[in-house]
Amino acid sequence: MMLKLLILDRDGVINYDSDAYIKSVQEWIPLPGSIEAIAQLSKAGWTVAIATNQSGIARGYYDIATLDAMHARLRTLVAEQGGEVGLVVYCPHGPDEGCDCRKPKPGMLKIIAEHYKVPLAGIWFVGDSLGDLEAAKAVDSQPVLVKTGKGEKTQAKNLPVGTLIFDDLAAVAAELINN
Ligand SMILES: O=P(O)(O)OC[C@@H](O)[C@H]1O[C@@H](OP(=O)(O)O)[C@@H](O)[C@@H](O)[C@@H]1O
Ligand SMILES: [Mg+2]
Ligand SMILES: [Zn+2]
Repeated sequence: MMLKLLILDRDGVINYDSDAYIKSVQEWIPLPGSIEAIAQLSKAGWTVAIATNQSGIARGYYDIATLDAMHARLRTLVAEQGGEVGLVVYCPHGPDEGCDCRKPKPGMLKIIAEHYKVPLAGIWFVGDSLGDLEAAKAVDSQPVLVKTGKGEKTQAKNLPVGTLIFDDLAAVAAELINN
């Protein structure tokens, strides 16, 4: 049976985002219902992975240890709800470094798919930025926009054909769990 894999963007989907970047564990604050949504998905048999741009590393706003501490916090909160978080992949590079992993490039999605040995076609990738949706489209995954974070602003842009739109991660989880 094929693995039920869901890939999430982080800032603006799982936690509040900020134009000043999320620079510390203290600034990393889950959006309402997001931890519960991940836990419910996990308990329903979904593997929840994360693909996140973290140019704040290249910009010197925070270091890898701080980023890891944010993700440890996420894992602890989800575990407290009986769920677990799968592979977390981040792009630490700046926009001008020409890496293969920074969204809208699909490099992080490919890393996740390779890790779990599943094809990316049709896999839902949930994001709040146009780059998230374009990364999904580039590898024939399903672009899913949530209206949290930068999502409402993104919704006004020219979205990839077939983009699904939900209010928030809780609504995405309800759709996947109940259908
Ligand atoms: O949404 P994900 O991919 O999880 O993370 C986004 C963050 O890395 C930051 O990405 C930055 O974009 P630039 O990297 O400066 O273009 C800005 O949009 C920040 O507001 C945002 O916090
Ligand atoms: Mg985001
Ligand atoms: Zn990168």
